[in-house]
Parts: sequence; C-alpha cells; structure tokens
Amino acid sequence: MSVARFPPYLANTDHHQRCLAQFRSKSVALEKYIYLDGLKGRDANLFYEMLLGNMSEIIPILYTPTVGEACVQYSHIWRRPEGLYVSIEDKGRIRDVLASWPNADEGRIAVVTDGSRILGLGDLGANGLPISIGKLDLYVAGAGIKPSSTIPICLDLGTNTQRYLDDPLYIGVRRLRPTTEEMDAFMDEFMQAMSDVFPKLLVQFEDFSTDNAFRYLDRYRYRYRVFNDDIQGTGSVILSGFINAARLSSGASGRPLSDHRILFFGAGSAGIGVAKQLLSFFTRLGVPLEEAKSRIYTVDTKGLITADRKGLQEHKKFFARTDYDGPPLTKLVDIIRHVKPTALLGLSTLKNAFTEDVVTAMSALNARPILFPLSNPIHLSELEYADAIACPYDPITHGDTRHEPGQGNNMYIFPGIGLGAILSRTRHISDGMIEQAAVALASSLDAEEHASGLVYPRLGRIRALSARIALAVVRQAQKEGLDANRYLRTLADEDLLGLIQDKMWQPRTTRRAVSAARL
Ligand SMILES: NC(=O)c1ccc[n+]([C@@H]2O[C@H](COP(=O)([O-])OP(=O)(O)OC[C@H]3O[C@@H](n4cnc5c(N)ncnc54)[C@H](O)[C@@H]3O)[C@@H](O)[C@H]2O)c1
Ligand SMILES: O=C(O)C[C@H](O)C(=O)O
Ligand SMILES: [Mg+2]
Repeated sequence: MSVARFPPYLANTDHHQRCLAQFRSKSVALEKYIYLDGLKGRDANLFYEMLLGNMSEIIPILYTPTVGEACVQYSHIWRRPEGLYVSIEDKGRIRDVLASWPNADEGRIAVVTDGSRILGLGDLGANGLPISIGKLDLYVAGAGIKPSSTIPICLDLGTNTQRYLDDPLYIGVRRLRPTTEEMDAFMDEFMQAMSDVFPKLLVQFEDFSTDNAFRYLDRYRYRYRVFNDDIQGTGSVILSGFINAARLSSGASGRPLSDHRILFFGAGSAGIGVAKQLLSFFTRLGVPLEEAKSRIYTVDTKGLITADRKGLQEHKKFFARTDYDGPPLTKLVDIIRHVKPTALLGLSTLKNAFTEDVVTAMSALNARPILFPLSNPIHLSELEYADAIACPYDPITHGDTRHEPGQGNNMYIFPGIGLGAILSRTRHISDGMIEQAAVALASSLDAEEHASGLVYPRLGRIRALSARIALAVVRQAQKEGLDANRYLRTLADEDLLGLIQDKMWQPRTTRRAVSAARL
C-alpha cells in the first residue's frame, strides 16, 4: 500500500503560487469558481489565504458576477455537500436538521436564502446555495469572521421555475413553492429552531423574493438577531455612496444633501430599501418627513408609481406619488423630464435601461448627475460604461482621465455590520446601526481616494473599512442599550478599534502551515 506524503521539497516552495497559477490557467470564469470551491474543500486555510491576497481578482469569481452563473448551474456543477439545506419536507423536525451541523456552539453568522430571487436571475430554487456561501466568504475575507463560525443555508422550499422542475439533475425538492400560510409556518419553526440551536447567531436574509423579504424582516427583526441584506445592507451601502457622490456632484455649489431629488428605477426590495434609508437619513438631518419623502420618486415596470394606481403592492405604497394626475408616465426619459432628478438609481434588473437619451437628459439637468446602475449580475446592469461594466474592478482611461469604476455593493457593509453585531452581542440590528455603518463607510475614504474622486474606498482595504464600520455599529448598539457585551463600553475608540482588529481571523501562511505539519 502506498502512503501519500508531501514531497520533501514542498516546504521550500510556495504552494499558494502554484494554486494561483492553476486558478489563472482556467480561461472560463465558472471553471475558476469550480477550482476555488475544490481548493476550499481540500485546504480551506490556503483558499482564504489566496482570497485575501488577491481580492480584486477572486471576488468577482466567488461573488457577483460569477456566483450568479454558479447558482444557475449549481445542480450540474455540484461536487460535494457544502452548507446546509433545510427542506420543506423537514417541517416538524427542523431543530434536528440544524443540530446536525458540526460545532453548533461555534455558529455566529448564517446567511439564509430561499433561492427565490437570486440577484436579478429570478427563482433558482435550491440552486441558490452558492449565494449564501459567497456572502460568507466575504465575511471571512472582509471582516475576519472565523470560517468555522459561518453557516451557509438554503431553504429548499421548491421552485416556480419550470425548467428546474423538468431538469433531471435538479438538486432540490421537485415541487412548486408553498402558499404564504405554509411558508409562514415553516419560517416560524425555522427561526425558533435557529435561535435554540445557535443561540449566538446573527441571521442575514438574502435574496428572498420582494414580498417575503419585507415580510420576514418585519416579522422577525425584533424577535431575533436578523437583518435583510438586500433591503438594509443595500440601503446602507448606497446611502454611503450617495453621501460621497453628492459631495462630488455639488462641487463648489455646496448643495445640501437633503436638497437632492432622487429617482429610483426599480421599486423592489433593494429600491425601496435604499429609498427608506435615504429618507430616514434626511429626516435625521432635520428635514421634515413629508418634505424628505417628496424628494423621492419610484418607478417600476408600469412607470412612475402613483398612489391612484390600482392593485399597488404593499411595499410600493409609501413612496407612491400623490402630486401627479396626468397620463401615466412610462418612459424613463419622460419621467426624468417631469421629476428633474439630481440622482438616478437603478435597481431594476433591466440591462442597459440607462440609454444615451437617459444619460443626456440627466446631464441636461445637472452639471454632474449622480447615476448608480446597481443591478446584478453585471450583465444586467442598467448602464454599460465601456468595458468598465464588463469588469467593474479594472481601471479604464477615457480621454486624458483615468477612471476607476466600481460598484456600490452591499459587500462593503455586511461584513462590518456582522463583526460589530457579534462583538457587541447586540440584541437586534437597529436602523441606527445600519445608518451609522453607512456614515462610517462614507467617511473612510483616504486622502488618495478623495483625490482620485472615488465614491467608495478601494476594496483592498476592506478589513480596515470593516473595522471602522464594526466600531460604529458597536457604539450605536451601546447608545441604544442593545449591547450585552458591556466591557466594550469601557474602551476608548482607539482601544476598541485595536480590539476589533485583533479579533479578526487570519489564515496561517501556507509556508508556516507546511513547516508545522512537518515538525
Ligand atoms: N448593488 C447591490 O449591492 C445590490 C443590492 C441588492 C440588489 N441588487 C440588484 O438590484 C436588482 C433588484 O433587486 P430587488 O431585490 O429590488 O429585486 P426585485 O425583483 O424586488 O425588484 C425589481 C424592481 O424593478 C422593477 N423593474 C423590473 N423590470 C423593470 C422595467 N423593465 N422597467 C422598470 N422597472 C422594472 C420591478 O417592477 C421591481 O420593482 C437585482 O438585479 C439585484 O441583484 C444590487
Ligand atoms: O449579491 C450581490 O452582489 C448584491 C446583492 O445582494 C444582490 O442581490 O444583488
Ligand atoms: Mg442579495
């Protein structure tokens, strides 16, 4: 019998570099995803070491946009069990299913999706698990959350997508999604079981269809430690980007933040989530609620959302306009001419919706309009900015100016919120914590990033950013009396920041790991 052993010279080579070369040798993004997933199964430490050392190259593979493709194809590329599936067929014994997770007492953060609205790709059913896995990889990379304390979960409740029901390799239960009553009963049992089995857990809801995203956030946010990334994480990160973009766009004119008029193209969980975050920020700046609300306009597939529209979904009612009674405004350019917005935010899933006409109309109204095309994956973005959109992480040169495109993505925010919530042992995640996270991110641009005209800091600094966000979250939890970890109250900011940084998990370097294994 032969025994596998390391070649004796391995300690002198850098296995990290070998893996990186193997990763780079794959020309297809999905192949890179499969390679990285295999590496994680073989050597998680090395996987995270590679991720941390090459974030701008690897994040677009593990996360948006390639993770979208991995989800669409998941039943076909599946190689090994990962994460946790909790099925509708487990109803009545969900606690036992959760308790099968190894080291339950270590659990600190779970990302939970039901696969019903993965990015802008629709209902992918049980194929949605990679979105939870990818978000948790970013918790590890971005905030140093210990990998063994993360729990990726996909609720396997069926799918209404016929092509998956017809696919012989489909990995999930082969049934249509449950009724609202059935789903509520399942979710109640699931959330109670989660808090029993993992008492220290923070739950992040991810990519639930719009109605359920709002419904389960409202239902559980004060009962358990839970937040919704698409509503609140996106709200926070876009508020942060808006604060910095407004500063850039106002130039010397010094237009106050609350003087902006903001048009949301897309009024789903993300659009309305961001709109509510901006509204509450403006009111905190002292703008009366009705006035702040009057500065926000929303658009869906039927055009400008007005209160007189029949059968308006619940989540669209709050921002529906009562001051327009002309013929329905359906074309975006006409809506822009009517609203005269200073900022246009795309969260619609409609590829290339910001046409040249749209950009021209915005530019005619503003010396430097704010345009945020935010839909995912990148190929569904509302605006193609030359090759910038094909790869949002590479700089491009336009005329004499070098532009560094990036996407305001909730990945800037959730790792820091998670870390702050874990360390403070907050009872729940408050609106104030979400807002303070945004303010901390907005004020984290360094001098060079300011000089380069960036709206968001560079991703390579994500751990430093997450530490500042976590600090702001801890302080806000203390201010609201939500923190169970009272010791942190005794620390000055500088010491608390130091403690937060010390708590971040680091992968061992491969070289040290190999030497240790040989001792
Ligand atoms: N950048 C980020 O951090 C971030 C965060 C969350 C969501 N998103 C992306 O935003 C998009 C929307 O997410 P969501 O959760 O709000 O989805 P959703 O399905 O809840 O909402 C989509 C909204 O867009 C509207 N819409 C769709 N087609 C349209 C059209 N042709 N014209 C006008 N409006 C149209 C719909 O009516 C709906 O209001 C997705 O692509 C998602 O990936 C990005
Ligand atoms: O997953 C992302 O990239 C952002 C966001 O959560 C989304 O659903 O699009
Ligand atoms: Mg999402």
